[in-house]
Amino acid sequence: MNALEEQVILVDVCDRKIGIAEKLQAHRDGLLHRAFSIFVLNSQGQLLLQKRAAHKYHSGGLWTNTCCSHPRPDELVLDAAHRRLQEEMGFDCELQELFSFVYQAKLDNELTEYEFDHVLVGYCDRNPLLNPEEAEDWQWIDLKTLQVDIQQHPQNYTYWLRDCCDRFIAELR
Ligand SMILES: C=C(C)CCOP(=O)(O)OP(=O)(O)O
Ligand SMILES: [Mg+2]
Ligand SMILES: [Mn+2]
Repeated sequence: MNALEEQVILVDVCDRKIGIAEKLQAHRDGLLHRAFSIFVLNSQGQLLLQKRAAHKYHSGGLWTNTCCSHPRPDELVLDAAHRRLQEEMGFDCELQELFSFVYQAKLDNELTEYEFDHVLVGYCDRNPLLNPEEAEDWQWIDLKTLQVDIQQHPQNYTYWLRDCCDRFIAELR
């Protein structure tokens, strides 16, 4: 299925389901919906970053965490996360939820992200096999190096990674 033809789960600020919407409509109208952000670390503690494909509906060409997407109606967050990690990055690994947060941001292409975002962590030493529809580059990066680079070059990173990176690192400990 074309990723833009998907539907997303509309929620309230407590993540209770209140409906469904077309993915593009939810992002045009800035409707709060359920999402997840996966952070995969290797055994050296480095984070796998994904560079979003230039043609993504928003935030194209920006560096971000390993994988992000939205559960489909009637799909559990964890099931969607395993599905999407395989689709975007060509591998899967054990995942567990670390925390969640709500954020709202006006992005490019007149789109708004307003998400209840579940942050999941996984551990894997394999390099990804990118799906070119989704990602155009990847790298393993030390967490300290990432924090410094986000401060120095925020324009290279997605809004949501900038928003939750420090908390992700704090919650790991
Ligand atoms: C979940 C977050 C933080 C943003 C949405 O991810 P994507 O924009 O990559 O969603 P898909 O196109 O992969 O569904
Ligand atoms: Mg994605
Ligand atoms: Mn979204």
